[in-house]
Amino acid sequence: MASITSSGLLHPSSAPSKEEDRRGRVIFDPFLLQKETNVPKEFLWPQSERPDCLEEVQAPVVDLKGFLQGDESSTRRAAEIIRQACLVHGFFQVINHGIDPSLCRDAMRNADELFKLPLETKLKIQRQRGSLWGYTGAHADRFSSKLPWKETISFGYDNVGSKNGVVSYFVSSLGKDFEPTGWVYERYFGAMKELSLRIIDLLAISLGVDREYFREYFKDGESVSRCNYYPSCQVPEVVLGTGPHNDPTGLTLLLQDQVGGLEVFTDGKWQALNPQPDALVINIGDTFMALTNGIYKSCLHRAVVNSQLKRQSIVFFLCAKGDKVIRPPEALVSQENPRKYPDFTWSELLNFTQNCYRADGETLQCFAQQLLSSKATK
Ligand SMILES: C=C1C[C@]23C[C@H]1CC[C@H]2[C@]1(C)CCC[C@@](C)(C(=O)O)[C@H]1[C@@H]3C(=O)O
Ligand SMILES: O=C(O)CCC(=O)C(=O)O
Ligand SMILES: [Fe+2]
Repeated sequence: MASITSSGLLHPSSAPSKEEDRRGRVIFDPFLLQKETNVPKEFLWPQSERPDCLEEVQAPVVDLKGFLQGDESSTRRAAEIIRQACLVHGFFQVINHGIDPSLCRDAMRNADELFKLPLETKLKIQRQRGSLWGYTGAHADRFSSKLPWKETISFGYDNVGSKNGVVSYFVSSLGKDFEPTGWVYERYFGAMKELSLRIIDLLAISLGVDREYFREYFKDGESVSRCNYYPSCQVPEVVLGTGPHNDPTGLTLLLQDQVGGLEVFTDGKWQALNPQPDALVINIGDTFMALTNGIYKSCLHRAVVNSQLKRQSIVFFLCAKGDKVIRPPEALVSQENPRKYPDFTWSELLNFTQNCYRADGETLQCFAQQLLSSKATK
């Protein structure tokens, strides 16, 4: 039976080497951690990366109603607002997006209930090495420092291959009682997939390229869905809920509660992207930045925590079909704007983030360098 260390990091009592604990058996228990006066050293971030945010980012709010109804002038207006945001930091918000508010509430409530389950129940769906699926506490099984102050539950969403994969995941791993939970996420992520493809169309329009070009990359992809749970922290100024990173994926659709904590690095400083009721936060990821030949920017962002309230977000990461070669349309490549990134596939980039490199603000550059150097040695 494992023993609880003073820091709330669970180590097996018959601990093999310290390294083996870190590799697979260290567990983050916020219930215990929050009782500690200090924060364990594993969660401390360097002074230069600690929260210091004082301003609010101008992430434009796009009303999707007219576009979703096929109104051409609304579409042009929405495309132009999105274009201006994506040329700078790649973040914008959408309202009148058509996702049922009660479905959003159900998704948030179910996440709250999942994270309040006893630790041993959550460990029944503990993320396995090399997979994105399952529960993680602070990624303590993957990393040994700068641990994020969060728990996450992630799963894939595939509307092409394995039908109702989320429902079967919940039932097979947690039992029949969790079938309703599985259906909430099946419906929620299904709605997210549909909306994300419509926004991909709008991005194509904003770039003046064929609408089908980008859709072809994403319509058959297996997307990543993640529930983030950020417990309050007794010393919030020395930790981070999610460290600075660009999403390596295509397009991110984020539902957040009204607590606040998402920050975007733009204009040379960290700026808060404060919650807007009924809005979804959208940002483009590295894969989509590469598909635009760097014209649209995937942007550094992070999540901070606070000392009073827990915070939740539910993130849908639209991913390209794993084997499709990521290559921008010819219209976006020119002598003035030559190819910025080598050909790659999402499978290769995902594998890089899961098995070689902790995603941060330099992921795509490091990945591209590794690709080019491995090709040069062949
Ligand atoms: C493909 C992915 C890897 C991460 C989840 C999705 C998109 C965002 C990535 C992540 C959130 C970036 C910050 C670091 C990370 C390890 C995390 O804090 O969760 C990243 C995710 C992951 O590798 O699990
Ligand atoms: O929870 C948030 O506000 C941000 C989370 C995030 O950036 C991520 O999970 O990629
Ligand atoms: Fe992110």
